[in-house]
Amino acid sequence: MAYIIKELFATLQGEGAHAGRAAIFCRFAGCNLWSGREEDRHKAQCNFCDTDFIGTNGPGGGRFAHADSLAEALESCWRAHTDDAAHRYVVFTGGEPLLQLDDALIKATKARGFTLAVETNGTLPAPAGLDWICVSPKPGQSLVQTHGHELKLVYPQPSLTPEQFAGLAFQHFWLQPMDGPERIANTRHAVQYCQAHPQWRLSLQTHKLIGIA
Ligand SMILES: C[S@@+](CC[C@H](N)C(=O)[O-])C[C@H]1O[C@@H](n2cnc3c(N)ncnc32)[C@H](O)[C@@H]1O
Ligand SMILES: Nc1nc2[nH]cc(C(=O)O)c2c(=O)[nH]1
Ligand code: SF4
Ligand SMILES: [Mg+2]
Repeated sequence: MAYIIKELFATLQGEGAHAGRAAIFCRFAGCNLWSGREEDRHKAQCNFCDTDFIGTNGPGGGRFAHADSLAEALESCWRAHTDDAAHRYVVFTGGEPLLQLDDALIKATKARGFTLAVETNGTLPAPAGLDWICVSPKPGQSLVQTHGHELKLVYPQPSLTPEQFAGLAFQHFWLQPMDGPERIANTRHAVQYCQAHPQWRLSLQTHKLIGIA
């Protein structure tokens, strides 16, 4: 199957338990919870998204006809920065990556030595073979992917409380302040919540703090 990729770039993972880790970000186009068009945001199921995931016009973006051609592009993006093949790391994100990420791409990227991570809204089941699953629940959706490595709740969301997720099978529980006009107040409230409920830790979007992608 073909893969529609918005952008593909080298950076550091900015969020969660792997913040600071060198990674290739593979951003799939399209999402099941928002069209991506600003005029639709008010009626979207997820309306606080900070990401442009429409089309294929980002750096390294395009339509890849085969898993191996995409895996090759990921490898060459990694090699443009380092010869270190032992630490190859790719983060599949979007948009919603689980609309497109399939066994063939998992196999092709693993064959090139990558460790595989995914950022998902949890509405679709993750395929087998991923090394790191980050689930970030969204309002009004039944959570399908109820286990993984980290649960990253954008905070606050009136209809989604941390208590709803605290008993699920994840290794790490993060509150990530919602970016937008209320970011500073949201951060203060997230800090207060983490202090009162130490199961939860604060995830900052560190790439935004230092001005990288
Ligand atoms: C753009 S999403 C793509 C992956 C997937 N669709 C998801 O929602 O998890 C990547 C991460 O950014 C988070 N995110 C999106 N908009 C945000 C915002 N305004 N403030 C903080 N985090 C945000 C999401 O919750 C998710 O953890
Ligand atoms: N540096 C960096 N780290 C990230 N972690 C999750 C991101 C995402 O958009 O999925 C993201 C992103 O867009 N950039
Ligand atoms: S589910 Fe993820 S990609 Fe889709 S609109 Fe929400 S934050 Fe953005
Ligand atoms: Mg992002």
